[in-house]
Amino acid sequence: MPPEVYQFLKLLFSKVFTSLQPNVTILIEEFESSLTNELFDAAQSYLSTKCFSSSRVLKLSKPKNFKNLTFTMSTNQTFEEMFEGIKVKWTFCCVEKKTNSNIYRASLENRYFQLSFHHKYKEKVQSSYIPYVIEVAETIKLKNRERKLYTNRSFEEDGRYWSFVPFSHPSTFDTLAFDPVLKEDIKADLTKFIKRKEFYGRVGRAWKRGYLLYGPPGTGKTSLIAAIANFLEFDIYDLELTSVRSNSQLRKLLISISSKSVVVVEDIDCSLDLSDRSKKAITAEENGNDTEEGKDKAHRTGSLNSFISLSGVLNFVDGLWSSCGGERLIIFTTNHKEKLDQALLRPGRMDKHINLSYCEIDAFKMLAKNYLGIEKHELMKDVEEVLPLIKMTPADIGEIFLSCEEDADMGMKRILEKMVEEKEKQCRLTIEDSSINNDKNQEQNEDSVANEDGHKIEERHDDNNKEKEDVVAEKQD
Ligand SMILES: Nc1ncnc2c1ncn2[C@@H]1O[C@H](COP(=O)(O)OP(=O)(O)OP(=O)(O)O)[C@@H](O)[C@H]1O
Repeated sequence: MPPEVYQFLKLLFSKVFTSLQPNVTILIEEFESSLTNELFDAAQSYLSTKCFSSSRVLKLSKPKNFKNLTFTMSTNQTFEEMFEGIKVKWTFCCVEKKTNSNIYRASLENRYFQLSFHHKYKEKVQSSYIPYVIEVAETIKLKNRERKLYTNRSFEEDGRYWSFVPFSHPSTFDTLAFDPVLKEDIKADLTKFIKRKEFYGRVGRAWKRGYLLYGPPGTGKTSLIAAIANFLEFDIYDLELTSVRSNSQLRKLLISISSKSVVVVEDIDCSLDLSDRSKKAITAEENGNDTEEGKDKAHRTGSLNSFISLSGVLNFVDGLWSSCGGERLIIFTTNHKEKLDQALLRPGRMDKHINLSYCEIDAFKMLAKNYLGIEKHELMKDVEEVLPLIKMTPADIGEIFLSCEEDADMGMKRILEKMVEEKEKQCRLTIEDSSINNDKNQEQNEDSVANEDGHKIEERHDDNNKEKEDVVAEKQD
């Protein structure tokens, strides 16, 4: 056949063939060069929810450490749906590998998805549908709270910086006992924050908000964080700042976190010696620790605890994440607000400062209701009188109530006894303090009288010397 005719016929056949087979198929395999294919995982999560509502045959499993049951498609099962006018068809395939080995049974299957659609939608599927599948899968994973924390392996090898809390903390705003007005204020602030995506975009700010929780130990800072995360349905990332070796590493870590998350740095005053930062920087420079190599070495040998500078932390709270999108809440906690650098506390970085202090009567009543199931009690009046005179944290009160196993009378009796005891202890301490102060004042007075006498003697001594010098000078003249 002449080559021209051959080419012509080839083209013709191919056109006819394509018009008869209008679909293209994408294969999404479980493993890609022996690494897990994230797209396969995403497709699996996505289809598991879709199939649950539409299929009659489902594979049901509960992977280890997963909270929820997982539905998967069975082999050769198909699922069809419409996406923005495109008809797509998924097929789950499983092919046995031929091998003589009996050892690697787990790898004896090739699992993959086939995604078929009309070839003219190739671009749209790639640019819209697949990202949509990934997004839905991410949301499902977040809901299951079983997402893998580390996206970048090197972080894992270097040590643990995040502790990701697989979230099931029971603390909510209802169980928390503190000023009800403050509680409503926080809830309103959070609600406003999550609704204002457009606003943050319009004014060119990163969609984040910073809270500083401060107050004595046991006043509910950690519990409030848990309540906030439950309220917003966000994940919690607890950042151990002292383990992070450099500002750049901090930046990488932050980029790796997902949106809809609460990033927590507890006891910021202990994590970071902010007050001493300039001195630290100089010492690091002197020791050659300011280079990456030096930092690594110093970290290994434990000669420098943290390389995070104030500016690193400030960058972290400022709009560093703006490029990442998604809403995030940053919460710092401290028992000593006064120790923190003003630069860290200014609005825009820490937008809301929340003081959690010793228990007051409203909070006490909430604790009594939650722990003992009572709203009124004959001893409540006595509690009202004593409580303002003492310093008891909700944690202290909660512990006592807990030990009474919901026996309201016993709980109220024990707490009142403890309060009276506390009041007497505090009175004793005040008396001791004031007598120590009196003694000190008296000593100081005596010292100052003695000093004054001393000064007078010295002054007289100086005067005598001066007179003598004058006489000598006159004689010399
Ligand atoms: N305001 C509160 N309402 C209800 N329970 C509270 C409150 N504050 C503390 N508790 C109880 O006391 C325990 C300790 O509280 P939490 O760890 O939240 O205090 P904290 O202020 O974070 O303490 P620290 O500063 O030592 O970390 C919690 O288990 C919680 O049950």
